[in-house]
Amino acid sequence: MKPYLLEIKDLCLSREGRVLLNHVNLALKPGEIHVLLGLNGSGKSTLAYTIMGCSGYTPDHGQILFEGRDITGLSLSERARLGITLAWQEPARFEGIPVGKYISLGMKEPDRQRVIEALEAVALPPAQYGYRAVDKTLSGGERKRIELAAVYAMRPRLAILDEPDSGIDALSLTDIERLIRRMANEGCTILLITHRDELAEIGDSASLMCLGSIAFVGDPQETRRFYRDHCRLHPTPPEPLKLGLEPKEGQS
Ligand SMILES: Nc1ncnc2c1ncn2[C@@H]1O[C@H](COP(=O)(O)OP(=O)(O)OP(=O)(O)O)[C@@H](O)[C@H]1O
Repeated sequence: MKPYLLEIKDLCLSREGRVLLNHVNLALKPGEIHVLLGLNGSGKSTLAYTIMGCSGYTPDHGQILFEGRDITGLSLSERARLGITLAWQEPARFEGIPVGKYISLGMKEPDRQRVIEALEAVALPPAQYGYRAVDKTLSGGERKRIELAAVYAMRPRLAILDEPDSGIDALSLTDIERLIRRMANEGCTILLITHRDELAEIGDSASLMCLGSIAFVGDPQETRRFYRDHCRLHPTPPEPLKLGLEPKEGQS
């Protein structure tokens, strides 16, 4: 049996008197794509920041193991050096620098060919985008793709992708799926965070987060079914607007 790359053991975290992570357990094998589903506010990003070691996300209890080593006390940069990376929910920062340069920032050695491959992997023509500035003229979807290209170029051992699908249209989702599979085939382990249950199908395994706890772990289809059956995906629509068009009494 393969040892786990990442093991989260009984992780608890509270902020301002609120329990955000409640005895979370999760284990990912090397090269596995694990999809973490959950509604808005269920604690998915909090878990991502805690695994990454972001400031202010020190757990109150529990352990994070990476290749069997306890990394709970390591800083964000120490974890990054081990090959853990987080693609932020907010797209590319570092305003103003060329896209190609932004993508090469996280690479151990600058590699122009890898930058080109990364842009192609997210379906952004390198000749068109490589020298464009990372700034407000890029659309939200383009910025998101650039963030993913940067993660791909980095060749992390563990990539935490927090809502890579947000701001991406359904057609482009296929590009994202292809990229995630490609990363896994190249040996990267992926924790894919999303609230879109159709994305669960990319995973080798999946889990459902609910109110800071892992409520279900299983194969992607089972987890997806559980999510649909137990989480309210479509809140009750508001009362239809009264436009004065209702038939008056006596009219049919
Ligand atoms: N620093 C904080 N202090 C207090 N509450 C917080 C803090 N950070 C997050 N929360 C709360 O914790 C809960 C979980 O937030 P989190 O961002 O982890 O959810 P999420 O599942 O990633 O949601 P989304 O899908 O909307 O991104 C939310 O109710 C949020 O308001």
